[in-house]
Amino acid sequence: MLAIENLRKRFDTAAEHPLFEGVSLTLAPGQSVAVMGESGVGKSTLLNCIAGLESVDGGRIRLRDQDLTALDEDGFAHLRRRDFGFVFQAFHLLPHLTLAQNVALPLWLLDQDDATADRRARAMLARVGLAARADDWPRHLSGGEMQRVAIARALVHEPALVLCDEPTGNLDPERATGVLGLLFERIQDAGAIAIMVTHSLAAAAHADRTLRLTPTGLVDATVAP
Ligand SMILES: Nc1ncnc2c1ncn2[C@@H]1O[C@H](COP(=O)(O)OP(=O)(O)OP(=O)(O)O)[C@@H](O)[C@H]1O
Repeated sequence: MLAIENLRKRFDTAAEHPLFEGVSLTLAPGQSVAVMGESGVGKSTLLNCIAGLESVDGGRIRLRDQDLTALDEDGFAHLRRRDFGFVFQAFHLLPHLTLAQNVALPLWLLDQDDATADRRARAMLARVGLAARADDWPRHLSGGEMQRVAIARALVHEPALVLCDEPTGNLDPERATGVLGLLFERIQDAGAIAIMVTHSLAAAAHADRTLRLTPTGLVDATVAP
């Protein structure tokens, strides 16, 4: 369970208003939400706050009954490696590593032995339809294929929470639909919680619910199918 209660973020302490406040959200394993909202309202910042990459100025975030807002930097770094998966607009594959090595990265960071990490990475690549390309290099892939590798890397360590920031922002609509379908299928198989920030109504429709971030909190904005 992820429980966000009354989260508040202010960048400039001299600013009259915080960027956002009153942000609350509860998600059970297997549930997903899309977060939409005006440009600059703080959607990416909210993801960064949940991931412990930005400090918060009030409120609480609990994941599996652990209070994330009480963790120190090292504690959060460890938890992030173990329990979080990230999918960004830019795929962030490492060019000097093969696809299997890119996907194995989170497992290496969790000190899994090389043979196990390689086996799990290849199995995950198979689940995104890229088994035959495991020893290929990122530069040989299309954008859609790169994002499928990034999805495999985000999920290979079976994270409890997957945070996605405009995951198909760099893809054409047809590729985006395929990649999002795959992303949400794999998230569902894993029983993970997913939060996806997007400007795209078509992308948002893949999540269970759509919420809109406003300066005073998240409001329901569910898109009709
Ligand atoms: N480190 C920072 N220091 C100060 N201000 C920041 C910082 N990071 C972001 N901001 C400001 O906070 C606001 C929210 O930024 P954020 O990127 O979270 O918005 P967003 O809703 O994701 O926007 P978009 O939809 O355009 O990507 C912006 O005005 C931005 O300039």
